Amino acid sequence: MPPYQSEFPQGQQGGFPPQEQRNFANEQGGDYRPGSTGNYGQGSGPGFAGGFRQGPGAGYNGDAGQYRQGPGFVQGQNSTGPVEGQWQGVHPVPEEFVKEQLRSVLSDMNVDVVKTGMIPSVGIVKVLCNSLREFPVRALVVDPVMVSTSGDVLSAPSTLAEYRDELLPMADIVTPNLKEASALLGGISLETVGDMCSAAKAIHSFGPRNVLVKGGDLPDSSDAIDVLFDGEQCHELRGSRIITRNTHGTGCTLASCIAAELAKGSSILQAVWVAKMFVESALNYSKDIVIGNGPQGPFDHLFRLKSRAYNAGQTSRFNADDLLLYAVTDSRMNKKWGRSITEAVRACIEGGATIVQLREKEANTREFVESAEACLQICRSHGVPLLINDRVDVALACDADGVHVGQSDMPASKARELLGPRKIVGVSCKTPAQAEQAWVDGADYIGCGGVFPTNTKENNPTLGFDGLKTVCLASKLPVVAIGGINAGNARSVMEIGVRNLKGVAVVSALFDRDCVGTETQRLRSVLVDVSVTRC
Ligand SMILES: Cc1ncc(COP(=O)(O)OP(=O)(O)O)c(N)n1
Ligand SMILES: Cc1nc(C(=O)O)sc1CCOP(=O)(O)O
Ligand SMILES: [Mg+2]
Repeated sequence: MPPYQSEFPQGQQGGFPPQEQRNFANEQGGDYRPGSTGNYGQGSGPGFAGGFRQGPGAGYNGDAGQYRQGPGFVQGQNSTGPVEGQWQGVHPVPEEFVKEQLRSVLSDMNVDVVKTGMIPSVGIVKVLCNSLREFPVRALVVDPVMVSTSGDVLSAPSTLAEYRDELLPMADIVTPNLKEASALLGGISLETVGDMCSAAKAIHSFGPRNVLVKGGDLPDSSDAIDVLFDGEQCHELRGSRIITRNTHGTGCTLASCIAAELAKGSSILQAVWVAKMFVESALNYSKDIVIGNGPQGPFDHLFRLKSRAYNAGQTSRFNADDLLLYAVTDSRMNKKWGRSITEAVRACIEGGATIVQLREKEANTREFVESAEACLQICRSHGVPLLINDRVDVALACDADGVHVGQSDMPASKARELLGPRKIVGVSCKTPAQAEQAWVDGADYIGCGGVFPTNTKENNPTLGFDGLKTVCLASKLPVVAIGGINAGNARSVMEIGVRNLKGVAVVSALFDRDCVGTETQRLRSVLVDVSVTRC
């Protein structure tokens, strides 16, 4: 028998603590509707159907018209509803026990990220906050499960106040849906993206670092629009609206996925994008399945294991090792040597370039799109990513693999917003602060230079090895060095001794030469040699 089991009075094993045996209908004013659907699932994990599970969350007993709350619980649930309610029973866990559970986990190993689901009692909010003060984590994701998709208010006002005053100030991100955002703000109506933005800002004033207002229920919207406010900027995140009844657990899944991405080291914006796309893909994959008899069906989280199409999509995402030999084209140089852009791209790929950027400063938009499309075919046939310099519109038009933007180009956060999480975004950075911002903005890598003086880019400051190293050490993202690099000095660059320096980006040493293929091969053999010695 676990040591803490014996600490609780008999009456509390399997029952509700006395203060929680009240009917919340009174406390919740007209919001709580006894006997109504109660068909919304919350918990620490994504979708589920049937069976019993244990975890932080809550249950609603539709038959009794009572809302049961407890710190963690075991709940009985199946797919039926709305008449029966999706929970058939709830077995709450006492506060002391939750405290012990938290201590058990948090004191054992360094937990990076905690995500909360429904926490329906004031006592448990307090227990959680105290535990997180005692054992701080890197990020706290708060999914403020308090209003079901059917509109049922699942939390008492006192819990709501505790949430707002105690838990939200500790959160790195809070993820309310429209109804939860409204409840947190005293019941205001939210009907437009502008309203969502205002709500995100108002909730931000309670103390969380980031607020994601989910617009799944936004009326008259053909897109699935969420709004992320990071304290400075409101990001509008648009995805496709998937028409399906299988939406049970989408909110929990989204928050859990954000938590997982943060634990992997992603920035908030990047984590939210990846989570949003994950949920969209899962909904799309399982939109037609029919499971259970309830008004909402479960959706399938395992689509990536099951579907070749989704697997293929995933492998085309960014791989930092692709930065090893980064070829950046230059139209003037190609013109000088009498070659087309497609010939230049083919030659550098055949010589061993691992990623290509089209840096076409002179082409008009139509020429740029057409040549990008032609180059993309070559790159795709060799499995080499193709990025577009400066022009997010061109990248979108030709479905390139991503963009590279500088400090005076479109902000990386905007580029990410427009391109979505599956595309690559690179940012030029010359300072640690710029590197930090690139990470916050959801970039995949940074380009840092000029390492050496260069004639290719006018008025480009030279950072030298020290400047490069300083930026690399400050960067949470992988780095590619640029500026005056060639086969003769690439080894010295790669050997500055920082792990996240992944390669070199080169223009003139490849393209201001007679034979692009030969020059690329020469550089490649140096880089491969350095990589072997670095291992
Ligand atoms: C890999 C890589 N790093 C840096 C740059 C420079 O970008 P930017 O500062 O925007 O200057 P332009 O290239 O647009 O002149 C780059 N292109 N690639
Ligand atoms: C495009 C560019 N960006 C730089 C930066 O420092 O951000 S240096 C540069 C030009 C690099 O060309 P080359 O390899 O011919 O020196
Ligand atoms: Mg630029």
